[in-house]
Amino acid sequence: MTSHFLYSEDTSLRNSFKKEFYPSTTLTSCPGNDGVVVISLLLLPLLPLSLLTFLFNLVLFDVGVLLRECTILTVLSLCPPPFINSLSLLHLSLSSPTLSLCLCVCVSSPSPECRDLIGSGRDRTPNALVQVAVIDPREQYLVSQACTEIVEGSRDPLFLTGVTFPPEYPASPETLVKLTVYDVRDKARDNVSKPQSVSFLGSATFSVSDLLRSKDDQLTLNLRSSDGVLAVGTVLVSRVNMGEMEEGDMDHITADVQQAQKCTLVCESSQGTPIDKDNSPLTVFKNPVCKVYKFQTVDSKWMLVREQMEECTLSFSIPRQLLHLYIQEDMRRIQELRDLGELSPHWDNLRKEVIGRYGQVIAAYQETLAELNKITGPSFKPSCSKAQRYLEFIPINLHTQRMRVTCPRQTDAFYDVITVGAPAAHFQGFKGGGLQRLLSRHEAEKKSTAYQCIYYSPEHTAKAQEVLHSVGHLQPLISGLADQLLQAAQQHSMAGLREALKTLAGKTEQFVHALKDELVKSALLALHTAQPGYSPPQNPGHSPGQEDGQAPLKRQDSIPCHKEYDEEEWDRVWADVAKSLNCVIAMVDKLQEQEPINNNQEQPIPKQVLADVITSHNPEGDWREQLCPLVVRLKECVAEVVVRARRAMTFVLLQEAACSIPQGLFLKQRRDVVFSQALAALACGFVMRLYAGMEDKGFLRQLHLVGLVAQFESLLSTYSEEIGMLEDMEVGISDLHRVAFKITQAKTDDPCDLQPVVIGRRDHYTVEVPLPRLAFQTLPHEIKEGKALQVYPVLFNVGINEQQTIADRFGDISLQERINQRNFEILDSYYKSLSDKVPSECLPCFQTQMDLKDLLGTLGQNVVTKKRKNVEILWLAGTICRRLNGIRFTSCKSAKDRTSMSVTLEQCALLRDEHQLNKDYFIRALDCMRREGCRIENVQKNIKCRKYAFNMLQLMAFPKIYRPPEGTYGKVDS
Ligand SMILES: O=P(O)(O)O[C@H]1[C@H](O)[C@@H](O)[C@H](O)[C@H](O)[C@@H]1OP(=O)(O)O
Repeated sequence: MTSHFLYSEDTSLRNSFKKEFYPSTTLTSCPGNDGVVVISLLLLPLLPLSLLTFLFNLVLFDVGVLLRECTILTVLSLCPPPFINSLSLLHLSLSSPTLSLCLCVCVSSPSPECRDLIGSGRDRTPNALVQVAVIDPREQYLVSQACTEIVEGSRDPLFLTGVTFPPEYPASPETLVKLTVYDVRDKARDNVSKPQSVSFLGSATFSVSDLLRSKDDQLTLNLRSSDGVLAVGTVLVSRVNMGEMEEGDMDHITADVQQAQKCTLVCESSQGTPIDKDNSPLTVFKNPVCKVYKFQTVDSKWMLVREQMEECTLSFSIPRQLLHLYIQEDMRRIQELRDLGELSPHWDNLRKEVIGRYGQVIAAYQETLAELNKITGPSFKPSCSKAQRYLEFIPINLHTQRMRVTCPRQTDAFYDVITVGAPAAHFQGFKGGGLQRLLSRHEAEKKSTAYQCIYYSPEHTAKAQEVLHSVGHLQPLISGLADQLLQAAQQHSMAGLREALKTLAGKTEQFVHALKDELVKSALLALHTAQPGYSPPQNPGHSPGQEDGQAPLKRQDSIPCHKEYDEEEWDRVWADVAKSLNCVIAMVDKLQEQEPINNNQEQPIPKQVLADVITSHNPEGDWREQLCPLVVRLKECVAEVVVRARRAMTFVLLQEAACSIPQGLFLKQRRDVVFSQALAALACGFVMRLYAGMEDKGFLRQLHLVGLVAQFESLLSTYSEEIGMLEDMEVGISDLHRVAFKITQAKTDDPCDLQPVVIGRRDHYTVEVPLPRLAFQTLPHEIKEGKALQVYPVLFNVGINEQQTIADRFGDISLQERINQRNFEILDSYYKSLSDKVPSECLPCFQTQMDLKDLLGTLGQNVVTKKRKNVEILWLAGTICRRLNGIRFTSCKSAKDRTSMSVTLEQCALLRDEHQLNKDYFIRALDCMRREGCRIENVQKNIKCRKYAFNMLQLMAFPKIYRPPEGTYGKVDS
């Protein structure tokens, strides 16, 4: 088949169009139907008999559709070339760093001569489409910007789809805009490019400056025939500001032919500030794609709708930071293992092996990081790179999408969603399933195998890490506070002493509390037995002459009790910390008593009498001198405890790692990969949500009092490989509960200083989000003081494709059921704590009246109801999330096809439920968005082809409302 682009009678134009419009589109076949038949038939012999009938029916149906389409194609191609007629309408948006414009252009009713043409006996009405191109004044060539949807079979076509220019497009007053109107006989995108499928109807050109200078912000242009002589209509252009539409502003844009003589220019200016007018963090979001539509409301008014899709630099920056942190953490672990000191040969060998494995992981992560650092260009990972090794930490196809709605006399509304491929380890594959299955299998194996070590549950290892972290964090704090105390003593400041003592006592108490765990005691015993020269007590189970002179530790179901071990030693060391603190407290009390009364205004700390210590001091002496030995003693006791606790906990981790090698480390790596993708998406969503809510006091209050729900919608099927993806995703999303956010004040407003920063370690990360000084100042003081802001991740999954049909009928859907039920409980309990802590006025107002409690009740029923492809679960969860001020995510394997169907459906449902979209426009709006909107651009960005990768077989299995319009899907040319 030929691969022309849109046919034009003007050869030079045609050539430029060929080069510039959809340069990578190859047009080889009609969309996918032949592919469906072949694939389906090839599959037949491979499938179990039980599936044959099912597939056979679908294939037969497919063939039927295919035949019908072929017939239609033939009929259409016999039609005579059409002509321009009464009305076409399109929107166009222009923007540049200095100028941001959005145009709605009406291609008006034709001149009387054209009307004569229309009435000249042609029996076929055209399928009109308008292409918009820009002529660069310097380069003198045409660059395509976009085209409208095709309006079929109408002499008065009304276009709903807009066209846009990216902000970085160098639009200037000299920029020329060319509008070309075509009649299309076959609406499949491929066929639009075939000369025999389209006819040129007319064109008009204007410059941006003409429009800006025009009287009453209006411009009238003639639409000319191909020879440039015959005027076949007029074009009128006018301006309105998006976001400031008054009653009547859009009245002229109606379906009424006689009135539809104007077009609209929507101006928006970007000031170049870090937060733009849409509250979009310009530093993090990149490469916007904008689309504009106008849709009719139930009361025959018009609303302007703008979609904006952007990449997010966090796609790469969060994984890079995480990789650094993973490497640092593992290096620290190696150091701690070395610090264990001398071990028996058995344990020493195991330690060497574990260190070696850690070293391999570190080397692999360093290599990945080095590769990632070389990457420049787009800020997203396309779907086709999902299994690339060096990109495995990067989320797939992460984009933000914002729908902005302007209705007369209403404040603009914004609806945000983040779209991302399911966080999953594609490079490692899904042969054994995903994380959720692999982890539980691994735990079960660990428990049941007779390892030569104690079984430590994940909770134990988490506890060990926590203790390690606490001591590492608290020791320097205690030491610093002790120094502060001495300084206050030196300055003879009782208030300073009291203040420093209060904090010191608090931190020391925390320190002691962190170590008050059986695990530490038992680990000390285990470590004791692993030291060279340890001679085990003789017991009946012991056989002499063991290897290395060591008795192998028998696997035990629980932590051993420490019979032979001198546990009092640990208790003494531990208790010494408390004792020495008491001495310090008692001394400060004593010093206070010696002070004149007016110096003693604060409430004294309850007395802890340790007379022997106190009496040994000279009450008349220097404060610092008296306190110093006690403070030094406290520091020494703390240091002693730290050394022991650190070694004990490191030994727990060594045993755990030694038991798990190599599978445990593979799983750790897999979890790192999946978590990295999930965190990048979450951080992107959080930043977007924060910027959107900066002026919403209720939202900010909710943010610091309770935190935000982050709701992930997933459309994966519970069949074949996608089960593994969902199992990865479940763990990845759930791991996000270990993340908190903090808002900080940026050092400067420089974009580099506004990048979110990740700190922490695997069991807890904090993402710091810097804000420009002025924005930061407006925040509630709790947030400014650095309160940790929590997120509550929830995941709901409903498979919708043909694989889910198989799973529903013949497979197992328990994974999906379990996920939905469990996450419903999380969402429900979030709602409960929100209702307890935050007044309902803090939540946003929506037109849809249904009470949140009722919505949750309905969702609760749906997750336990056995119903196939129950997409209501997704709609309810999405609605609840928006009502809860939450962060919305939509996901499938690559966030390209199914996600696009879902996001566009959600947008149109919002227009219907919240903005009174006329019901006659619902499907048209949906089709427009799917055909010409941001999502088809997303497909183009990913696979360089403007087709959703669905075949008829798949679509037949989709719930109807998730099917894209004809001509937008099919076999994807590779
Ligand atoms: O964006 P997705 O829906 O995950 O894309 C799927 C598509 O649904 C399916 O029909 C097609 O066969 C491919 O598997 C797509 O996944 P890719 O990850 O290959 O884009």
